[in-house]
Amino acid sequence: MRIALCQINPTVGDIAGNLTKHLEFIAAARKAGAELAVFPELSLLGYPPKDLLLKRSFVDDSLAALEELAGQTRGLDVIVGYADRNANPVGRPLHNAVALLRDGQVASRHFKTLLPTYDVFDESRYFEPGRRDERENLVEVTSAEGRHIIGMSICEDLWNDEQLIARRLYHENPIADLMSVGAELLVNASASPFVLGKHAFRLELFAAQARRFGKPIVYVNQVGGNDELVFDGNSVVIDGSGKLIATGKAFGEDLLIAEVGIPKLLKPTEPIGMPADYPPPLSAMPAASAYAGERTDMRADRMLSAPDSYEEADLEAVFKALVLGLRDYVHKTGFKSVVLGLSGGIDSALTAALAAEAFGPEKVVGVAMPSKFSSDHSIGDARDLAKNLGLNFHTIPIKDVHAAFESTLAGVFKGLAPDVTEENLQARSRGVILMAISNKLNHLLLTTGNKSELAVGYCTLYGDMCGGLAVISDVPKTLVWELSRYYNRSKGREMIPQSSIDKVPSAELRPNQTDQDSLPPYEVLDGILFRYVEEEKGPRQIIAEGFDEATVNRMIRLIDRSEYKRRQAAPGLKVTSRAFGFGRRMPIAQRYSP
Ligand SMILES: Nc1ncnc2c1ncn2[C@@H]1O[C@H](COP(=O)(O)OP(=O)(O)OC[C@H]2O[C@@H]([n+]3cccc(C(=O)O)c3)[C@H](O)[C@@H]2O)[C@@H](O)[C@H]1O
Ligand SMILES: Nc1ncnc2c1ncn2[C@@H]1O[C@H](COP(=O)(O)OP(=O)(O)OP(=O)(O)O)[C@@H](O)[C@H]1O
Ligand SMILES: NC(=O)CC[C@H](N)C(=O)O
Repeated sequence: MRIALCQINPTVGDIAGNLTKHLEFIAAARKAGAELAVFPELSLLGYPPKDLLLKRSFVDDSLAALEELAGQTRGLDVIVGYADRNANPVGRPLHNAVALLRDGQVASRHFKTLLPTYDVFDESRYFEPGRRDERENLVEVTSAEGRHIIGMSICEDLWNDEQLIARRLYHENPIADLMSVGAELLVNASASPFVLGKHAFRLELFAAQARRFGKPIVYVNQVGGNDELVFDGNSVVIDGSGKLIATGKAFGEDLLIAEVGIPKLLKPTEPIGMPADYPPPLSAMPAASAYAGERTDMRADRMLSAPDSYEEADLEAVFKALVLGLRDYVHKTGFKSVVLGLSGGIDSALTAALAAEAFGPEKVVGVAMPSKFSSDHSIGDARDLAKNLGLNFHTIPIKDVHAAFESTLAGVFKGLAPDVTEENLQARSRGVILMAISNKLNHLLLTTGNKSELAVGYCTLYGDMCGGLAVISDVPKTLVWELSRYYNRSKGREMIPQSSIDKVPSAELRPNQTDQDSLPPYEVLDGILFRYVEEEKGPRQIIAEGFDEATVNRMIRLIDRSEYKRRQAAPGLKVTSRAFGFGRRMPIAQRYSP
């Protein structure tokens, strides 16, 4: 059967634009001779639509778009994602749905069973799980080879394999159920966001599911950035032996046409059945203490490298994810260009490189703002970076502004020794200048803070935290260095000055200051951060792994105490299994000490 996997980049809420995109892909699928076209999860709305789903008109508009699309799809079966109303007055008001469009009609509607409500997912807030009779999620389609029974599933429905996702399983298994009533092919419409190492895990998971039931899987993922999430595409077709037979583009829209061999069931009515021990008895489930970090995006230990070792392919994937997330955030919010402060350090250098790749260097404005503490090499490195990347570059000294602040405050501060207040005034002077440039010239201001410093609060509110998007706020410092080296390697020359990579990290807020005056080496900080935030380990476990006790306790205190800063930070692009932000909701005024 010839299937078109329509890997689109929808914009959340742009129902008209998304409808047009569907029509374009359907036209191309027809031209390629497809017999079935499949779109991602909630494809007419864009994923995740969040509280737009609470607006009656939004759901009405999406249902009208579904009817309109159906009217234009004669001659090709199309599976499309949308939000449907729950006809039952009990439960949440909506279903996360896919529809089969056939002969100008909505031929059938199918609802998601497993609703992810962990990490960045919050589907139980809106949706009622669908389907009690698994036959409702079977559809018959006809290809040149005959008639086939397709099982319809939506993203999380497929993420329930007891061998691979051992921490917390759902009690229901919609895939096993579909197979037990005769599905010959599984279609999975997805919106599965990028996380470092996740695609390898997906391939393992999908292959295991395909092998278990001996049936092919067609997985169609959304692509593109929507706020903090970056969807990587990477749609795939897996045959019934678990072999990968077709794969879509990573980080770009794609129309993947695949010939899928659909093995006929010899005895279509014979149930495949569940394993005897499924679902596992509650006593066999992990103890309550294992709740921490469960199903963040999946088991962190299976998908992540230790923070000190990254494969070249992983670096390439993270780099591309950041470029796509940055480009889509800026364009989908209506900006055309960006501005950022260039300190000569590695964080602003990497952010500038990502921006140059996302928009072209002519759309990027870099501003060096030396203070009385800035070293010559910092200004030189900032200038070299701008030259290598081809950015627009300005130098705006902050000496006078900073001095004006100090003299303005001299009366109130009389008799008090200079401290971090004066240091922060430098960062804030830069923030004011950069926001003025953003206001006047309509460039979106990018913040440059990395995950390590955001974790411990090593950043100034309304200073270097000023900006609309925190591009690398989910990238630990050790990975910032790795990505910078990777970028230079990929370009075959020194784009980011080597001295920015090699220099000792410093905020240059006072003479001879270095980050390590206040923090442990970043390798140590990132090791603790990974275990505490991504793996949800407590201090005792982390210390038992060989980290210094006092350092662990101090870093954990700093991480917890800095929640107030992160709550005010710009949204950042998620690339690890646990980013600060939407997927990690911690109280601010709290006193729990782990
Ligand atoms: N719980 C809470 N809820 C809400 N607000 C709270 C708060 N606790 C403090 N605050 C407020 O926050 C203020 C403290 O925060 P803030 O003004 O940011 O200042 P603060 O965190 O004291 O200082 C900034 C730190 O970041 C370092 N830094 C700055 C700039 C760049 C870099 C770098 O290398 O990238 C590092 C700098 O060396 C210093 O250690 C308090 O004065 C108070 O107004
Ligand atoms: N002299 C400067 N000129 C322009 N921007 C600056 C300057 N100093 C700091 N900034 C801005 O503030 C951000 C925080 O910089 P800072 O040097 O304090 O810490 P950092 O986290 O080590 O960052 P970087 O590695 O980019 O230096 C920088 O990334 C940059 O955007
Ligand atoms: N949209 C979804 O159901 C996403 C959940 C799924 N486990 C994923 O990332 O990929």
